[in-house]
Amino acid sequence: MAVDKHLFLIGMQGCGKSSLGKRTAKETGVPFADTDAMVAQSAGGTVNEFFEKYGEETFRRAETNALAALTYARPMIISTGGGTVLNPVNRHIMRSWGTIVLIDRPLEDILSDIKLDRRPTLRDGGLAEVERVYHERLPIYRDLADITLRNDQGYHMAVYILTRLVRERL
Ligand SMILES: Nc1ncnc2c1ncn2[C@@H]1O[C@H](COP(=O)(O)OP(=O)(O)O)[C@@H](O)[C@H]1O
Ligand SMILES: O=C(O)C1=C[C@@H](OP(=O)(O)O)[C@@H](O)[C@H](O)C1
Ligand SMILES: [Mg+2]
Repeated sequence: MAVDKHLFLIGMQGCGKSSLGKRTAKETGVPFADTDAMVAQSAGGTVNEFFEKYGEETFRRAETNALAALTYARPMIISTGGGTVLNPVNRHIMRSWGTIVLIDRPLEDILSDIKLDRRPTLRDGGLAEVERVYHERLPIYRDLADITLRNDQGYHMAVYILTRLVRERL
């Protein structure tokens, strides 16, 4: 089925949106964008540096701008940030412009390998904060998703499932 829309990857930090999206794009030849990378590049640094320099409010505005800019692009795989779903404008953009895929990775798996130093919103609270945010956001992710990809059988299986999905949808 050819659908002239994007595939948006949503889910908790560390669930694999960026790594799975990028790898699947390579496998399928479908273009790829990561809203975090777009925001970071716009300021010539990393997401961490962006937070330190401009703060979360500015980051959230830039995140929405990045998402809005992508509505003009040809169909692609778009990895969002874990907090993108919190803004109703972002939810509206994603609903209007594509299929929303929740990367549903078990909390224990996320806790086992998440790199907190690269995640400014979680760094100070440690793994307890990861757990709190996970439970707070899971209902939002579930409610928004058109499709859920259960990511509990390893990285390569998740790439395989996502690759199939992309070939069906884009
Ligand atoms: N099954 C898996 N799915 C996705 N990522 C995995 C998996 N197992 C281990 N990882 C690792 O976990 C990290 C996920 O981080 P990332 O892709 O940046 O997630 P997100 O963009 O959702 O925050 C990567 O370093 C990846 O190599
Ligand atoms: O969940 C969040 O609030 C955030 C998630 C991050 O993206 P990842 O989910 O790709 O780590 C990034 O957008 C920023 O650090 C804030
Ligand atoms: Mg990411």
